[in-house]
Amino acid sequence: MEAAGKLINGVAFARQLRSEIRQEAENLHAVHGILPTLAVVMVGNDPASAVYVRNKIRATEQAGMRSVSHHLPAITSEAELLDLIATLNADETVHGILVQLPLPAQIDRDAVLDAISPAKDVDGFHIVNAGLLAVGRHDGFIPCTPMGCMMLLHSVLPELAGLHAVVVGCSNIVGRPMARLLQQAGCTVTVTHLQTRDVAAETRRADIVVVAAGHPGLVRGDWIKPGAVVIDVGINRAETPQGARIVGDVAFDEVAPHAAAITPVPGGVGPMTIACLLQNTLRAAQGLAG
Ligand SMILES: Nc1nc(=O)c2c([nH]1)NC[C@@H]1CN(c3ccc(C(=O)N[C@@H](CCC(=O)O)C(=O)O)cc3)C=[N+]21
Repeated sequence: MEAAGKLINGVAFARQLRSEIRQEAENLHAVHGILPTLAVVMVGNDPASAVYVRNKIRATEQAGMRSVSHHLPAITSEAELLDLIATLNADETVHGILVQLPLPAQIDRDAVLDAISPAKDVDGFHIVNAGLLAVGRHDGFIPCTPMGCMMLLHSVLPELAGLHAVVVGCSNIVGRPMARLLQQAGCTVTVTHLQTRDVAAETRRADIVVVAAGHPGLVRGDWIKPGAVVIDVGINRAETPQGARIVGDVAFDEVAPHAAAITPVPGGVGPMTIACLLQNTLRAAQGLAG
């Protein structure tokens, strides 16, 4: 079956969004003298994190914004990291702060995320921003990956109200905020998790399936109702005879023939995550512009 027409092109969508953000960023700089600035903090030497951090810094600069990066050694204590965050919170030239996850074991992730000023929390992970989203308020920061998924969904389904959405995975970073956004768009939402008895029975009923489980190839062809829209958030490294590749949580070749539309990995949700980070950084800087 022809897959090209149903492929949701996250690269093209993100490119367009980034060019709009760049115009707004340049305008903010020209009119208000504010150069939107993102501080990226990385602790330790996880090679995958290093690649993501480099990509975020490059995207920030391409969008006409400034980035400052802080790379701390793997042995950094929680107190030292909290000190850096306090400095960045107080720095008026810094509008957004991102602490790359995962953090080393000696550091309590939630303590660090909750130390970031909510007004600079461009990841949307602070408990205040999570709470604002949970109660349906629109004045907080929304996590970048779920925000990007919603944009891709709207591009193929202009009206989401009344549809049944199933979110596979309930992390604080993707699954939970994704479910809130879908519900607020009028979907009836089911969230599956490790204790769900029959995940496939849930996804088979769905008009929209969003998969953020961190399990390569989890979703098979017979898990999907014909005509459903499938969003694959998974980013997994797989060793193949051709070398290392990035694969999603969806068995793409099996699922694509049934789906009305589907995101590829790579080239789907990932590029949107970065574009939405830039959007949140711009918003943080605009907040200061009054
Ligand atoms: N505080 C924090 N915020 C994050 O947003 C965050 C984080 N920590 N830790 C790690 C994850 C991972 N993440 C990705 C973003 C973009 C791509 C991306 O653009 N992927 C491309 C290329 C993938 C490749 O080829 O390497 C794609 O899917 O097409 C992937 C992964 C953000 N994360």
